[in-house]
Amino acid sequence: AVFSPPGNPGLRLPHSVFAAAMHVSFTCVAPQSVDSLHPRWVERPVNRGSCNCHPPALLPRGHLHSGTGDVLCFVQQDRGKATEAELQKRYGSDDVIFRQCDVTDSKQLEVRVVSPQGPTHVAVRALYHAHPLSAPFKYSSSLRATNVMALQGKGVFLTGGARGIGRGMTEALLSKGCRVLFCDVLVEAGKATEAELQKKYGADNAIFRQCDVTDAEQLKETFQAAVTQFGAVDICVNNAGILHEGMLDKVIDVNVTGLIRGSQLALEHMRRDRGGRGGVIVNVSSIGGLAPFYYFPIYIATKHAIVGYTTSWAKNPRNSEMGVKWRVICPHSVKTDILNLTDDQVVDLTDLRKHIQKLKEDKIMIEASVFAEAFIQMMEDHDNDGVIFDVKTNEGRYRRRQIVDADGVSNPFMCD
Ligand SMILES: NC(=O)C1=CN([C@@H]2O[C@H](COP(=O)(O)OP(=O)(O)OC[C@H]3O[C@@H](n4cnc5c(N)ncnc54)[C@H](O)[C@@H]3O)[C@@H](O)[C@H]2O)C=CC1
Ligand SMILES: CCCCC/C=C\C=C\C(=O)C/C=C\C/C=C\CCCC(=O)O
Repeated sequence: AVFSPPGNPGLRLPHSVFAAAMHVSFTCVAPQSVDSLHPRWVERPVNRGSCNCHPPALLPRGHLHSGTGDVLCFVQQDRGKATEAELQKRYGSDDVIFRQCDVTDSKQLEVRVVSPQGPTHVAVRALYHAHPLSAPFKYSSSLRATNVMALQGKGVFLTGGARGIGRGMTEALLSKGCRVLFCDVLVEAGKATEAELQKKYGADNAIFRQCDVTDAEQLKETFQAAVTQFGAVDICVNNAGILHEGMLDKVIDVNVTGLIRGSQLALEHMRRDRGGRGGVIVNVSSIGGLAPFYYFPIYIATKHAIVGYTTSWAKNPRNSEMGVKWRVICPHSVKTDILNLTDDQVVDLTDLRKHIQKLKEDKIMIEASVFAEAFIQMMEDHDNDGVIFDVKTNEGRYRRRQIVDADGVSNPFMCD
């Protein structure tokens, strides 16, 4: 069965209740005027053989997955080839393929837009008109059964979002259509971030609240503010963290107690068996939650605690009944203000500075925005229980590495 959207009689979209049973997903997207006028979208129209057909040029780089067999088609040979070369460098030559093809010619479309793996791998029916404004609907479908979490419209509560990794994740979530309430102790930075993000994503979607995660009452009120604002919190990101070896209690209060309280609030709110609508709880640990580093033992202890706490919840056999997924993220080194360390904050600052310098020179240290791309990939891929995400940023490539635990641990680690 097909239907044509109003105002676009030439476009025939599938309209079938059997789509899910056939493992076929259909998407129709109506880009907003600002997005569709984006110069890069005009330059690089790409129809993909996956279920997501947002303008890819507007998506974070990490959005295109490796191994998903995307076929791009475009009428202009030179542009298509350039795009293919760029994407193949990033995702591998088997994963992204360009074919010159005029989508107004149905024969060309059938024959050319088929990957070397055959039509069971990729099937594309794509519509593209030369000017984006003349094509308010774009549509593609895929035979691949994927389990993608749609982030559009999700309500998010995130701590420590005024700057750094938290800000990066906030912006990435907003760019996917989430509505985010982020909190922080830094009021000026929080307000400045809020103003910038509201301009881009709308005043109702990016909201800052001053909140110290070590204050249980404040945290509860702020979480509740997100529930009130968005109707529900679907994603809770406990990201706030500090590194200071001279402040034992504070580091534990922020990194462990604050994070656990945030997780508890989210779990109680999300649990389907108690009237909630489910969700995902993401806790930010560190590579220092998986291995020892002598520069900051207290900090490392707190990050191990986060991994222990989150993976223990992830083991709960009742998670599916509760409808709650648990994720723990373990970044390696990301360029943020946490690096601005003083002598009393670490065990051996001189040595650590050399180490940081080396990580920068070797390009192992990554930007928060790059980290956020991998985070989005993890959030969208709902099939990743028990998977380690290996973020090879030097190659600009994100890939699944190995199954952590055969009995279904729900904790992909994201490591650089
Ligand atoms: N940058 C890196 O290389 C790595 C960072 N991490 C973790 O990532 C998370 C984010 O850190 P970055 O963005 O790098 O540092 P950052 O210092 O730029 O950001 C941390 C944010 O948390 C906020 N915060 C601190 N205490 C708070 C409290 N009591 N209540 C509310 N907000 C509070 C800070 O004001 C700041 O905005 C932290 O948990 C950190 O441990 C983990 C591994 C590596
Ligand atoms: C060298 C460390 C750079 C970053 C220091 C500041 C904050 C780090 C916060 C983290 O959570 C990271 C924790 C541990 C990583 C420490 C060292 C990594 C070096 C590993 C290596 O080079 O093999």
